[in-house]
Amino acid sequence: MEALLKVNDISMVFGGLRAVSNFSMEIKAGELIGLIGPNGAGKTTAFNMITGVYTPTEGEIMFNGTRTSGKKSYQVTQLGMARTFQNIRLFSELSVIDNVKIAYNMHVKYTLGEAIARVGRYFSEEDEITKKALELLKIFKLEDKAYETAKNLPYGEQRRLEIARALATEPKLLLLDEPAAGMNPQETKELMEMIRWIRDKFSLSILLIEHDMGLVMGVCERIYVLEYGFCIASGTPDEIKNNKRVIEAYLGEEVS
Ligand SMILES: Nc1ncnc2c1ncn2[C@@H]1O[C@H](COP(=O)(O)OP(=O)(O)OP(=O)(O)O)[C@@H](O)[C@H]1O
Repeated sequence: MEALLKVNDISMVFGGLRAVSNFSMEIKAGELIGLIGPNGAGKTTAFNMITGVYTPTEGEIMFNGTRTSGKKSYQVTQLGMARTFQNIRLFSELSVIDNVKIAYNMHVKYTLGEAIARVGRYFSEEDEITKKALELLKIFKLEDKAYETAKNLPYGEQRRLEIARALATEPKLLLLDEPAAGMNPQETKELMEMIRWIRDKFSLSILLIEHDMGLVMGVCERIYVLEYGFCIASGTPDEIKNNKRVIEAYLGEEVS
């Protein structure tokens, strides 16, 4: 099967610093993949290249048969990629449901004229979007908070809302940057189950950066390991857990 995402030998140089060096990866449809490594290893920079925030200094990225390196992030989103951020980026002054509806609006078919006149199709599209947004919020156990202001949600719920919003763009590939950061063990456990479930329910591929090794080893089918911008290993969780270089560079005694 042709890979959904093909990252070919990408590098990112900031001034004199090579944040990522000759990184390659492949993600097939439906795969759940992890990207791990010590702080500053280049994981977020790799995400930023894949999602069009940065154009790689070298190399090429193919997504669903289209070359995406060089495209802007909104164009990459339109092609079916969505992400969350290490530092949550919600529209904090808007309601929970409006955060999700904004993402659905990318697909709306009414014209500006109709929207201004507030007639016919505009209303039916609005009803449909509200219904879909509430369904999504229900999955993330946020339906009771739909009309609260996003910034007033507890941290773990804001993280879940960010994932819900990303899903509203109807992506084929979802990238999660440290989704469990700041969550307690119970929230992390629930998140793990949710990640698996949404992959199956929405027929997605998922790439996640995470420092919580229990989560990474528990949900990912394959894992790539970065150190100082270089990919030092890739393989199944068992292969990664037992890889000497990875243990020395990152895992220590934690999972060995
Ligand atoms: N825009 C930038 N300009 C200059 N240097 C940058 C920029 N973004 C990242 N870097 C540097 O690139 C290197 C890789 O950073 P990156 O944030 O990708 O690492 P990371 O693996 O995501 O780390 P963490 O786990 O701490 O989030 C670091 O040395 C960082 O300081």
